Amino acid sequence: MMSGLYQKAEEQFKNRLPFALYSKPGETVAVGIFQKDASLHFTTDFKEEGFVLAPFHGEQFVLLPKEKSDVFTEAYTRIAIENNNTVFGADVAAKENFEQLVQNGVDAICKGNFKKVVLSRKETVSLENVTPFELFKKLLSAYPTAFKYCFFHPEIGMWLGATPEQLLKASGDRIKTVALAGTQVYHEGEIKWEIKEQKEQEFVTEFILEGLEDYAAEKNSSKPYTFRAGNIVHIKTDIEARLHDRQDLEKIIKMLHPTPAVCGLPKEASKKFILENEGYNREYYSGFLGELNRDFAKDKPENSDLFVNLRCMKLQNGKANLYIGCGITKDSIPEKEFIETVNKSLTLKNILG
Ligand SMILES: C=C(O[C@H]1C=CC=C(C(=O)O)[C@@H]1O)C(=O)O
Repeated sequence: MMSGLYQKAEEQFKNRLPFALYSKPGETVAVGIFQKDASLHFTTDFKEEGFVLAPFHGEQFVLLPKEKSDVFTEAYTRIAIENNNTVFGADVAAKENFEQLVQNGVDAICKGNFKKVVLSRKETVSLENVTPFELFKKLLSAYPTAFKYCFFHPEIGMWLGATPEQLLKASGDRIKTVALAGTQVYHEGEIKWEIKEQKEQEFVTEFILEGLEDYAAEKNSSKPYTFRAGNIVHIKTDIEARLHDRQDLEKIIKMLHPTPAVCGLPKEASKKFILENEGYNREYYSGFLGELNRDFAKDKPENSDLFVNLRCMKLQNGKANLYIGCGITKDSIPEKEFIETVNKSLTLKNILG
């Protein structure tokens, strides 16, 4: 049986009209935003209400505007998801290329060009007869603490993901964000972090707190803690503040994006390195997405809930392009970093097949 939400999404897709399906961390409600025309809209001043999808690089932030869309919500029940045990072969050329890229990043850090850079790669996996909606439903059950989504626009393509990183949550003049860094494969028992990883994560927290200095008062941050995202864990600090002026939302988003978890420190130098060296276009991977100025499930204005587009893929011609990256510092070992991208890719590979 197909529910109302998915029936609407199937029709919308058949008619090549834009839509976003999503569900927020910890919730069991899926929201669908169905744009009534096929035009490509962009944010202009961040005062619009709608669903936004921003690329890693560039200022063209795609918007599904509320006033041009129908909104549906639907509760769902999580079901047990079996891990797909397909073994994905290692691609020797991809491994060599990525390790060379990481080595170039380490060399640039040792020259003093920047302190940290997040380098990524794209991996293509064949899709067995599966619809984006079936994949989205699997994401809903597999990743309760992530932001799960399926986004389609005829001029952008079909993107899906389950991201653990909040970019910004804003409710009136209250904002929340996170500092995320460090990666390990999840295991039972105590998870220990090396001093090096703890320090790296502290830099990210400092970057955010400093960036908020001009815009916010009453800044509070939690102690760093271990946060699980599927088969892996990260170090995370929750940060909260009150804005002097709610109108500064755009400035804050642009200060945070792209975050040190997807770009590096300092931001401009690491971004330049990525654009000049990665050798492919990230498009919307490591951009951000989510609700702009409206909580659609609760139908409330002045609420934004934005996430960094991580652990995501673009579906194209029966294939899934997976995007995966990792933070590089002066001590990074290229082969270990490649293995880390393989581990992160399992978030999505586990639901493919
Ligand atoms: C860039 C990614 O992850 C980031 C988020 C958390 C931890 C990361 C790390 O340890 O490298 C990355 O910065 C990705 O999944 O593509």
